[in-house]
Amino acid sequence: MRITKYPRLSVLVMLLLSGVLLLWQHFGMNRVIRIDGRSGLPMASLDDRVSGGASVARLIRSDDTVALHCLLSAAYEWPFCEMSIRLTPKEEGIDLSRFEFIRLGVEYRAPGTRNLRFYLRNFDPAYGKANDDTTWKANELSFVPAVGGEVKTIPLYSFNVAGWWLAELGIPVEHAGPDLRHVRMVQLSTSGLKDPGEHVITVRFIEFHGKWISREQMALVLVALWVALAVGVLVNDLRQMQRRLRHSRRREEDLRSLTKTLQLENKVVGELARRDPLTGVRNRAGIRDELLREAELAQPDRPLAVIFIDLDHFKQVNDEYGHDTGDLVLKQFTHEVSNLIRKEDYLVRWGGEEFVLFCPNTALASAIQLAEKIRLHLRNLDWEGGLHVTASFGVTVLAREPIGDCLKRADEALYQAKNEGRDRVIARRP
Ligand SMILES: Nc1nc2c(ncn2[C@@H]2O[C@H](COP(=O)(O)OP(=O)(O)OP(=O)(O)O)[C@@H](O)[C@H]2O)c(=O)[nH]1
Repeated sequence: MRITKYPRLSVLVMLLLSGVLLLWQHFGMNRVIRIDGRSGLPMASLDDRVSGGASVARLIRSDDTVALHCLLSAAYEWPFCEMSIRLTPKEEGIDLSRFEFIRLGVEYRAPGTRNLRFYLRNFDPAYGKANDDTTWKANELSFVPAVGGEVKTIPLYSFNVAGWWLAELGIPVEHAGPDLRHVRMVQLSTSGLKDPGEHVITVRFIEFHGKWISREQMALVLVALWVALAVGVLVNDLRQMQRRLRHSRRREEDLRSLTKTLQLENKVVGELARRDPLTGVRNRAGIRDELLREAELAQPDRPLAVIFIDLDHFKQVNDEYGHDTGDLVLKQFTHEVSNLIRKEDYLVRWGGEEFVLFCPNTALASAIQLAEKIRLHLRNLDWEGGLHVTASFGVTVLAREPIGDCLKRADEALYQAKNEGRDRVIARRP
């Protein structure tokens, strides 16, 4: 499962996993090492004869039990009998530090006090020799065995290091504490002041109980897992934020370029709406703003000339040569006229084959001259398809009047030109 994809699910799974692991650690994961008559471990007995005493210890194994029969003698100052069990031939021994408690199925029959000493002998080259078990650390516990087949349970933290061992070997203080990491031997001993007579230590079993994974280890594992998960979720959040930021930036850029395109398109569409699609010159709507502006700017010493131009007998062109030829004539007309006027003049298709020329800062006489020039140019032109095309002109200038009155006057002049035979220029003063 990818944390990056399902952060919430990961937390839920982690919660469940933690619960399961904790419960498992608490109720399961049990680890038990059992020593009994069937274990087949090497066992031995020892008595105070090694120190000059007269006690006699004997080890008797049966199917289920191991018994140390000891005839304790008062001949020696510190009489003792003991049995020892080698847990492993390996030098590193067994690590009992993670075990929690010992269950002792041990009985002790004795004439006087009934306490026994239990030793866990730990080997460490820092203070002992591998081949001399007397140098192995004597982790010691004194206890009174249960009676009547009961079992004694003792926590492992109850062990201390035997004072006599520390003193005999002159152990430095840094090695004086209990150590159960390399236990190689278990011992049960009558040691201490005991009444002479028959002492019998019967071992049914010795069990070391622990967990495969300690609570502390489990806590560490869980903390590590949670930290890893938290880091994963945080990194994921960070990445998502970066991704969203990148995405929104991209969208912003897209929107910006879209707006730009739309603005451009609007401009183009606006421009197209202001122009005549056939000839490309302005149409009425396209000249409106400029015309109003020029009308405002017009003064007696800076007049605005208006020239109405209408192609003569254009219907005949269409009828005789076809509409397409008519279109070509209209295009050629605007092309020719555009070449004859200044760039500040406006040629406008007023409708059909009728055009208006607005010439700012042009007196009536100049406007008439221009109209004449255009008229002559048109009539002498080689038209498409060898046609002969002429035009009529109505000329005036704008006085202190509404622009509509001026247009009307120019239109009337044109009407007159038509009536008087066409192919001519008629001017009207305001
Ligand atoms: N080919 C073409 N013809 C057009 C266009 N617009 C208008 N016309 C034609 O122009 C002709 C104008 O005819 P009329 O109004 O009778 O004018 P005329 O034939 O020029 O006669 P006069 O103006 O009196 O000289 C009509 O036949 C219209 O169909 C256009 O965009 N293309």
